Amino acid sequence: MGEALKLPIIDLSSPDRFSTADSIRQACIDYGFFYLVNHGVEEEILGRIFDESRKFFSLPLEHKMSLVRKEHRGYTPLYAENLDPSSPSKGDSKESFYIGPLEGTHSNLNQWPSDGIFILCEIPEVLPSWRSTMDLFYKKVLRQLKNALILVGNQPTVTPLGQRNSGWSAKYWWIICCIRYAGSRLIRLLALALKLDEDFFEKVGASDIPTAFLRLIHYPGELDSSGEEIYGASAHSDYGMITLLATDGVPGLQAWSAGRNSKNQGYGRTCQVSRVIQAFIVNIGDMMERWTNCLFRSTLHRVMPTGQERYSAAFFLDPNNSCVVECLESCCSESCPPRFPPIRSGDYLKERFRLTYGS
Ligand SMILES: O=C(O)CCC(=O)C(=O)O
Ligand SMILES: [Fe+2]
Repeated sequence: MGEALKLPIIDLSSPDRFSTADSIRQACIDYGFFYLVNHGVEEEILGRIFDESRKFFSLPLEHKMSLVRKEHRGYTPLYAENLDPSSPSKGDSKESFYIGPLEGTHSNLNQWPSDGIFILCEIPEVLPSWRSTMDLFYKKVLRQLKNALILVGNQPTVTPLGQRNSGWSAKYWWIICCIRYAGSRLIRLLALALKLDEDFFEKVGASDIPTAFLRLIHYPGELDSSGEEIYGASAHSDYGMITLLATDGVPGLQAWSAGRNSKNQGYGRTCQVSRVIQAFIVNIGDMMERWTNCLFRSTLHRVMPTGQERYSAAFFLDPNNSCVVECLESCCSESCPPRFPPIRSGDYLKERFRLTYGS
């Protein structure tokens, strides 16, 4: 599977923000990837997310298809997505479930098993401890949520959890808050890393109501590939600002270690990105690369099938749809003019989704 990338480890709890920001800057310049530790999302919570994910993906296909992706939320079956639109492959060998923002006006676009699958099957048989776990978790969420939002320091329109009766959504809502909290702190450090005011990305509207998507992914172990070259996730760079990724530890993720700014697969070599326990794998997305005029790398990566089943959860922190992403003054000069024109984040994302899904 190739040599392992020795990525820097960033400690989000370090009191020395400036030295942390410097380490982030170097990691984003050198790799576009780093590990994030002490992020405040307990291993146990992530374990539960993977448990729920396993249960969900093991449901019969027709049940999962009752929640098929609409408005980029819900279930995407095997081979429905091709992250490398230039590849002739029949699609990526993974299935996934997207959860969109749970706050703001579009939160009602989300799909939940309680809306679809509950109607189709006897859920107590499929998920026996569902209700009791949800009940317990739900109460914890309500308590912790308040703290998390106060800590994040902004006041989004919170979807009234009291009106939700699905523990599944509450569970994901909680992890989204935790990760969002880690993400918000990280975005402030990224601003410092770029020698900007700490609240720069908030001021330009990037993180008002970020277009944050949580994506649960399942890579099946056995594939019927009939000799075809099949990827778990074909070579791609992420679209947004940053991605926080948790995996179950099964290998497969590879990133290109290449000369600067290379998005060419034939250039450089692929290295393994291993899991570090209790760390998120963080990577820079294309819009951050545009902001920084390629100073920060949005590195190509992919997931190779290993014959082993694999689960991951990727949290994509993208700028608000109306945020205009344009080259930072500090990242261009007469001799190094902006490489990309300004673009509205929403337009950029729409185009990337169109190329990936054909819709
Ligand atoms: O599953 C993984 O390890 C990576 C997934 C990924 O790169 C993506 O969904 O953008
Ligand atoms: Fe990715």
